[in-house]
Amino acid sequence: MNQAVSVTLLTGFLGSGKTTLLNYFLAHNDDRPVAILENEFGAVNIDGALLRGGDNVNIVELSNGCVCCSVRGEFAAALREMLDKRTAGELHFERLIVETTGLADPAPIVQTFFVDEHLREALRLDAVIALADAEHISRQLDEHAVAASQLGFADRILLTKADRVDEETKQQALERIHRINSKANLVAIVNGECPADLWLDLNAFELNDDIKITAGFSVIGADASRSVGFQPLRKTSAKRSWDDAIQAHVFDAGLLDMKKIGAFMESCIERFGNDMLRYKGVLAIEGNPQRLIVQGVHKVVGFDYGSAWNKEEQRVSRLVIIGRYLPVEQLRREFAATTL
Ligand SMILES: Nc1nc2c(ncn2[C@@H]2O[C@H](COP(=O)(O)OP(=O)(O)OP(=O)(O)O)[C@@H](O)[C@H]2O)c(=O)[nH]1
Repeated sequence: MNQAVSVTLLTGFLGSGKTTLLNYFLAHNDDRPVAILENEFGAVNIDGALLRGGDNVNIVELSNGCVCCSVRGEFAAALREMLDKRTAGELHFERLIVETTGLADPAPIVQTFFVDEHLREALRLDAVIALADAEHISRQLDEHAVAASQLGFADRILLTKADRVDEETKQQALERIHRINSKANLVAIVNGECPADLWLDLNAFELNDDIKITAGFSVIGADASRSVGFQPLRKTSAKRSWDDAIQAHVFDAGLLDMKKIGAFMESCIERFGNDMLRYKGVLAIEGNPQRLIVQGVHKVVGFDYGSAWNKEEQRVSRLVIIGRYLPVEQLRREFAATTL
């Protein structure tokens, strides 16, 4: 007899650290088989490629739109298919983690788990976890209504990248988050290092009368050693904003020249970084056996070497930029010119 599968919904604005948290979890998850449903805004799924696999890990990808709107029907269908495969013994998982796109409004996604009878019986939504990037959350809240929606919907909020900001910025971010959601506990984490019991199996959707609104709030350091508590401000200054200009752009090419792609990325970020909400690339560099991974949020960018290419594999490069008001055709030409 199958028990209902526990589902955790992972939300948080673009680049807030969802994949990083998942990778930390996967690296430390040794026993229970887990399925991860990845939703990507663009037509291609790069997050799936960035996730560590493993014996007990099943990664299912749902691309080309956001589950909260355009592919909501597909989302329910993907869940049903996963459950059917589980029943048939083709897919083994005891827990499901759904990583939504950074632009997803969690509200309609959550509804999916409650309106569909089959899903309601087979799945048990455990909690909505929102990640907030300490460095960028204030600006994201100024500019994107959905960022507030994600925080507002969360049962627990993980404040990420505190290592990138000073104490004052961190406190301001915490105060603002708390104004939006005074119900969720806050956990400060760095590089995804968060014990699983701080964000899994919270039973947040259990029907009970336990609605705690914290008077001030406390931040649990993931290492449990840095607890602070203080009173929040009373007034809110949240601004109205629209996301319509945001779009995902995919740039494809073959082998790239290291110097040329380096110069392209630098100049692209310098000119358009403010409008590049999130960008990720898996690049093939001439003369290098490993993939070059590039990831960025606005003007903060990181490069890293990923796994090696297989001998039989065709080496191709792909860059996805989610941004607004970008001169896409010009960028396409410039990107193409970085090939050999
Ligand atoms: N310095 C620092 N960097 C971090 C931290 N957490 C994540 N990052 C980096 O931030 C970037 C974005 O992190 P991801 O985990 O890809 O974010 P995401 O929420 O999955 O992004 P999307 O899928 O685009 O929404 C990566 O380059 C991470 O290495 C942190 O706590 N500190």
